[in-house]
Amino acid sequence: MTTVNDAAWELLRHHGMTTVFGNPGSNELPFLAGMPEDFRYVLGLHEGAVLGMADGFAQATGRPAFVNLHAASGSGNAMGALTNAWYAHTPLVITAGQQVRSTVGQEVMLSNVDATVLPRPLVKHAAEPTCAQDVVRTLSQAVHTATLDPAGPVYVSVPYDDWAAPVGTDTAHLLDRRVVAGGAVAEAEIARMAGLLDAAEAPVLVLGPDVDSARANDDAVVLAERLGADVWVAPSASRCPFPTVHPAFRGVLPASVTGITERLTGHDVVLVIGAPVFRYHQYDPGEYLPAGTRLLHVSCDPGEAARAPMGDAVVTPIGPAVAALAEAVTERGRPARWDTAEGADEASVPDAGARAAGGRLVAADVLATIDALAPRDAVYVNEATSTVGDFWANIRMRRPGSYYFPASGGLGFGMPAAVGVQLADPQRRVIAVIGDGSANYGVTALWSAAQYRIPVVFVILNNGTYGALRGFATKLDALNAPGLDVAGIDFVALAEGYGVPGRRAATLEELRAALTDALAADTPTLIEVTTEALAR
Ligand SMILES: Cc1ncc(Cn2c(C)c(CCOP(=O)(O)OP(=O)(O)O)sc2=O)c(N)n1
Ligand SMILES: [Ca+2]
Repeated sequence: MTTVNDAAWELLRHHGMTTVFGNPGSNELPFLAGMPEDFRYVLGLHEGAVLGMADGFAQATGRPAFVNLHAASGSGNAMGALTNAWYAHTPLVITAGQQVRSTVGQEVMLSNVDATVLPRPLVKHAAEPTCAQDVVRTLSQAVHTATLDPAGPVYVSVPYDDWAAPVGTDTAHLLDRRVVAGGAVAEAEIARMAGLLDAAEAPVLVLGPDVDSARANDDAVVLAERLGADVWVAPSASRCPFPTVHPAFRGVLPASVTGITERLTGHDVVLVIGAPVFRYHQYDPGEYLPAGTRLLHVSCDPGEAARAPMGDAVVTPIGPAVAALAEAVTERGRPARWDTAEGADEASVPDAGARAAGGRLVAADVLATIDALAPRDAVYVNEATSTVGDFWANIRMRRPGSYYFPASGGLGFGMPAAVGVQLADPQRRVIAVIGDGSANYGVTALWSAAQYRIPVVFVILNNGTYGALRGFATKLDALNAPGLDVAGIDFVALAEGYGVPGRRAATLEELRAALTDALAADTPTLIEVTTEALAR
C-alpha cells in the first residue's frame, strides 16, 4: 500500500527538494522516519537558524527549499526569520507537525491550535489539510504557490497520524503537473516606459533585490550603459543587483524620504526595478520626489506596486522586463563622467597601523582587508548594522548572488543564511560579516556549520555595543535608553563550544593571517575582530 508519507517524499523528490532543513519534535517523527536515502537532513539547533539556513539556501539556488519544524513552539521560534523570508520573496515550503487529528480539539500537549493563523501575515498561504488524503495535494499546492511570482514562504501543518494513511488515487496526477506564470512581459507598458526613458534628459536607475534574484544583473548593466544612466541600489538593500565596480554604480540609497529625494535631484525620470518604492527606515518626512521628477516602477509583486506612494508601476516578471527594457531603449553612448570615475576595481589596502581612538581597529579598514584577500567571486552575508555604509564602500561585488542581508532587518539571519548559501554554492567562498550583537540571534548555526563541514568564514565585528541602536538613539534623542551594550562576549570560546575553530584579530596583520588561513581551509572558521564602537 502506498502511504501518504511515501507519496509526500516522492512529490518533494519530483520538485528537487531533497534537502530538509529541520528541527524535530515527536509530532514530526512519523514523517521523518520515511525519509529516503537520496534526501539529506540539515539539523539546526534553533528554528530561527533552521529557517535562516533554508532562506539562504533558497535564495542562492533560486529554487524552493523545504523546512520541517515542530508544531507551534517550533514555528513560533521561526517567526523572526520568517519576516526576512517574506520580504526577500524567498520560496519556502515550511511544514510543521501537528498532534493526532482527533486530539487537537482537546488541546493536548503539542497541539498547534489554529495552526494556519500562527504564521500569518508572513506567508503567501497557510493550510492544514482536512483529511489525510489531501496532504499530498496540499504540499503540491504549497510548492507551486511558494514558487509563483512573487515567490514567498508557504506553511503547511500536518497531523502526524496522516502519514501512515493510504494515499488517495489522484496523487499520480500531481507528479506530472507543470505550473508556470504567464511570463509574458507587459510589452505595451515596457514600450511606454522605454519611450519615457529615451525622452528623459537625465534618467537614473534604482535597482532592488529582485533584479539579483532574477539574475538580471548583466541585463541591468546593458540597460544602464545604453541609457548612460547612473545606478543606485534601492534602500535597505538585501541583495546586490549591480556590479559595484562598474563606473555607473553610485551606492545604496539612504532609507529616508529626504535622503532619497536629495540623491535623485537632477534626474527627470527615475526607473525603479525589483524593489518596493521604497523601504524607508528612519522617519524624516519630506518631498517624496524632486519637483518635476517622474518615477517608473517595475515590480513582480502586486502588493509592492499597489502600496507605493508614487509613480507609474507595471507588475511583470523582472528578468524578462529588464531584458526587454535594455533592448527597447535607444543607445546614447557612454557618458564622459564614467571615464573620470577612479578605478573602482582596485583594492584599497589600508595602512597596517590604522587605528581608531582607543586603539581599536577601524571597521572600514577591516572590511577593506577582507576585500583585498577575498576571492573575486566571494559571496558575502552581511549582518553588522552600523557598518553597512562601510561595507558597500569597501567590498567589491561583481557577480549575481554576491550579497545577502536580512530583508526585513530581522537579526539572526546572517550566520544561518551564510551556512545555507555555502551549502547551496560550494564553488564560491562565503564570508559572513556579523556584528557582535547580531551574532547572538543566530549563533547556533555554528554547530550546523561544524557538523556538516560547511566552510563559511565568520568574521565577528565586536564593538561591544548595539552600534546601530546607538546611532538611532542619537537621532531619536534617546541616548539614555538602557540595553544598548553587549560587552564581554567571547566569540572564540562560543565558536569552539559549537565545534568551530576561532581566531582573535586585534591588528590588521593578525586579521590578514587569520583570513588567509580561513580561506585556505575546507572547514568553517570564526574570526573575532575588536572594532571601534561606531562607524566613522
Ligand atoms: C531579531 C531582532 N532583534 C532586535 C533588533 C533590533 N536591532 C538591533 C538589536 C541592532 C544592533 C545590532 O548590533 P550589531 O552588534 O550586530 O551591529 P552594530 O554594532 O554594527 O550595530 S540593529 C536593530 O535593528 C532587530 N533588528 N532584530
Ligand atoms: Ca556591535
